[in-house]
Amino acid sequence: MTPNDPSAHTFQVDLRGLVDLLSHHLYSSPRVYLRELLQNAVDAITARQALDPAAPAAITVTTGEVFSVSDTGVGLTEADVHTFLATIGRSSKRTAEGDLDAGQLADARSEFIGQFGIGLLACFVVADEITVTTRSARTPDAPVVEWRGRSDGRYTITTLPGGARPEPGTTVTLTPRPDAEEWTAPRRVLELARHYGSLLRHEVTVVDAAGHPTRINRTPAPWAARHANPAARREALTEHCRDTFDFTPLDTIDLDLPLVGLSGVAYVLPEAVPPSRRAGHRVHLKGMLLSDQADELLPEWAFFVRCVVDAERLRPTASREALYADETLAAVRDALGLRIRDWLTDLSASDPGLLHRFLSVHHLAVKSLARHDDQLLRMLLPWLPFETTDGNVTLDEFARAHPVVLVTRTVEEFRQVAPIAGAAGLGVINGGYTYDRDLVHRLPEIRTGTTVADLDPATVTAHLDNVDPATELAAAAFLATAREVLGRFDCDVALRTFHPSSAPALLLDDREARHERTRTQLADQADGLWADILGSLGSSAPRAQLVLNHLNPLVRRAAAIRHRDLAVTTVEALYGQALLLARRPLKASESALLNRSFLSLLDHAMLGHEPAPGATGPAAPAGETGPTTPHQEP
Ligand SMILES: Nc1ncnc2c1ncn2[C@@H]1O[C@H](COP(=O)(O)OP(=O)(O)OP(=O)(O)O)[C@@H](O)[C@H]1O
Repeated sequence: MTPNDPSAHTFQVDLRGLVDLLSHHLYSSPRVYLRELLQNAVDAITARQALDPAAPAAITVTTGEVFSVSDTGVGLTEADVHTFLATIGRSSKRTAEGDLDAGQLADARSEFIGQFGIGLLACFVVADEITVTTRSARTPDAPVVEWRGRSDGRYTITTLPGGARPEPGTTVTLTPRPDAEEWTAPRRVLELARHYGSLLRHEVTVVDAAGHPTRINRTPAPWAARHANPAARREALTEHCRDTFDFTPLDTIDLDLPLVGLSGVAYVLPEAVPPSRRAGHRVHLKGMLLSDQADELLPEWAFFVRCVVDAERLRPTASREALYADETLAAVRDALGLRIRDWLTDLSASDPGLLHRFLSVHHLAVKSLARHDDQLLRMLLPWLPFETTDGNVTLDEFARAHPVVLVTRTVEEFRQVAPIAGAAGLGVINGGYTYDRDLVHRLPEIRTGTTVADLDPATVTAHLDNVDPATELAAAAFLATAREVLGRFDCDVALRTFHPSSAPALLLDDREARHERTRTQLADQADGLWADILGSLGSSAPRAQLVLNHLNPLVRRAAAIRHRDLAVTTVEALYGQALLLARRPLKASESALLNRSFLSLLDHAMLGHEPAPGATGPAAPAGETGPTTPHQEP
């Protein structure tokens, strides 16, 4: 196609359609109009300062009767207005325009925030008419130009006498549509200006309807400001975190990536948060807020910090509400992750007290990270808290007391055997929580001389001593009743001695065995296809075992019971208590058993305390009525 080709035509753009597209599909809210205006003002000042570093740099947002944004920036000539304001998609920030030499231009361009040439259209989301009054700093005697653009695509240009605007710069005035007035209301404007512009490097002032000015930004950024001493800096950043995120940080991590001109801080959350919670980092580009929900800035594992960063060279998406997911962003994410990880590893040497506090809140995040990071594992594993037979202690403390570290596979296993293992002097760690067993098994890598083994039933049963034949014989009747009662629950009964003597019984049972029994029961009840499928899944159903402790005084007395009802109740109560200690979910039949045994025990306890016929007062004290357990053999 040649320029003279008679069939050549130029695209026509329906501006209303385009604005509709922006407001409904590109921008999340009409509020972005203010961001675009502030951004243009900042860029204009940047361009002017590239010409004259001493040029004034102020942005004033006026609210009330008239809404306008004024800057002391580079301004536009009439030709610029035609080229840049009236041509959608054209931007002075991408093309080599103006009086700057190549070097200056390159410097200035990398400084600009805008690049797409569509930002001004955001104003049409709230207003039908935009007026731009501008005077160029490049051509000192250039006339003042007034451009009026309408959302239907028409515009006019008028030149005004120099007195209409004595100094270079630009003022953009909007008349909001009645349905969009809320967006230019003074309070809303102040709030939005603070939201977007708190880190802008040039002075931004919002003037209210009464003419009262409010400065909305502070320079330099809080993390770059000078302070009398480190404590004063810490206090100022704590205040910044409270203002920004509404929490008092455990600590502050400085972030600095000169390659992309990024600086900022990561504030460590004082409370645990679920890893799934969106991080909500605040990312500024050249001072302008891009997003306060940028969770892609840090690796997922770093969910225990909230960041505020300002970057020079990260790419925004066209909506300017998110970061463009490119290789630079991936590299930035890795580098920031590394920085946070270094903070963690340094902490063990620089501030163990803080590390302790941090780990007591965020150990889950660190455990998840340490599994894939050998160096971190090495540094932090000894510090991580675990549930053990010595209480909640760090692995290092625990391994010092127990050269052989035993670890359970489930929480339930731990609950069942911990008291017995503890009394026998064995060191057991609860490996049932997420990541714990994996991590404990890696302890020998960093602590030579420590052995880690899974706790197997044989280790526990080795500490359960047989009773002598005479004791076994004397208890035979009671044991027979117990086996009969608990057989219904697929549970065997054994009499042994073990420590602590305060524990009457131990229930040896594991989850897999229980599932296997449930499966067998279902297979028994099912017929046809289900019976075959369930039958083919397993072999025999392993039984649980209630081990009664003959060192326990209560069990000794129970073994001598002859009265059948009381023996049944006692067995049910001992089994019920062992079940509760195991803290596993109860089946309906087990809850019924607990209920039954409790009521029967009450009943037995009250026997002999019945009020005399006709008496209304409380039963007489036990001492006055003789023995309280009439069914028990002497
Ligand atoms: N306050 C201003 N002072 C001087 N020039 C301005 C001002 N506002 C807009 N312009 C000119 O108008 C052009 C178009 O502005 P617009 O906001 O539409 O796009 P942009 O800022 O270049 O890019 P983006 O779409 O990324 O914001 C700018 O490139 C600039 O040349």
